[in-house]
Amino acid sequence: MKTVKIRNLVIGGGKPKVCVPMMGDEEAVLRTAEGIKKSRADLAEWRIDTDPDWNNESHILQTAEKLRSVLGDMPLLFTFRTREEGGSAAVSEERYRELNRTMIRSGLIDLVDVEFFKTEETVKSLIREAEAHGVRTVLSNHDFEKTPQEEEIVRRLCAMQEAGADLAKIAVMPKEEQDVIELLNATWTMKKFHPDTPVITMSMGQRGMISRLCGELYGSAVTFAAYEKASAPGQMQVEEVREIIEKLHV
Ligand SMILES: O=C1C[C@@](O)(C(=O)O)C[C@@H](O)[C@@H]1O
Repeated sequence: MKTVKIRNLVIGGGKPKVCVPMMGDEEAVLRTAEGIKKSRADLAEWRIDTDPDWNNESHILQTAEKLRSVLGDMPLLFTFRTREEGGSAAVSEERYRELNRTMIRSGLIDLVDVEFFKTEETVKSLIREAEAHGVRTVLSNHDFEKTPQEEEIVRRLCAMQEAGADLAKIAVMPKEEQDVIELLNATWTMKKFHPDTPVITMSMGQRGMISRLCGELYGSAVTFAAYEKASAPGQMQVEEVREIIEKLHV
């Protein structure tokens, strides 16, 4: 599988890398960042949509600077998760583009999450902007209601690869056990037949928890784990996840 190197971290192949979300206002995210730094996480995700002051650019740039100095060399992923995809804030297409553009240009982040179902213009322009500034793009899609069929999951992930993602991500919700198998099958199909871009997949909720642990076997390059507070249903604590993925290492 092709790999992506960010600072000293190699994503793709081997044990899945552990990403821990930071949520809330500046004080809360900085507190979480201190905890993450001491944990065995590999990278940190800043969920800007959970900051009540997300729409204030000078504020988020200041927070980003502080985060950067706490995290040191740990890669930082910037994510605005919109309400349509299970996030905390609703944002216009234009504002979504502007905020992401500002952060991409800031030199303070390593990766940016771009929701694949935004307009083609938004997706393309943010990928271009990220490429120009040495920021890696995670194209993402979330379904908090259901799990599409394997073929559809594969189709979306391949479309993300073709659009120029550095990492292609999908999170889906299972309604029954079979849905988790569907997601794992899709993940394995990507590993086997479309290995050019590392993928990140998860089946959410309690039923899907297993999918957050077996990435090495089936081909998910990153798993999301909580430092105290989970950002999505089914996330386990970072140290628990770390221990299990070490044990499952082949
Ligand atoms: O996309 C993802 C994955 C996620 O939804 C999860 O299920 O772990 C958690 C989000 O914080 C992150 O942006």
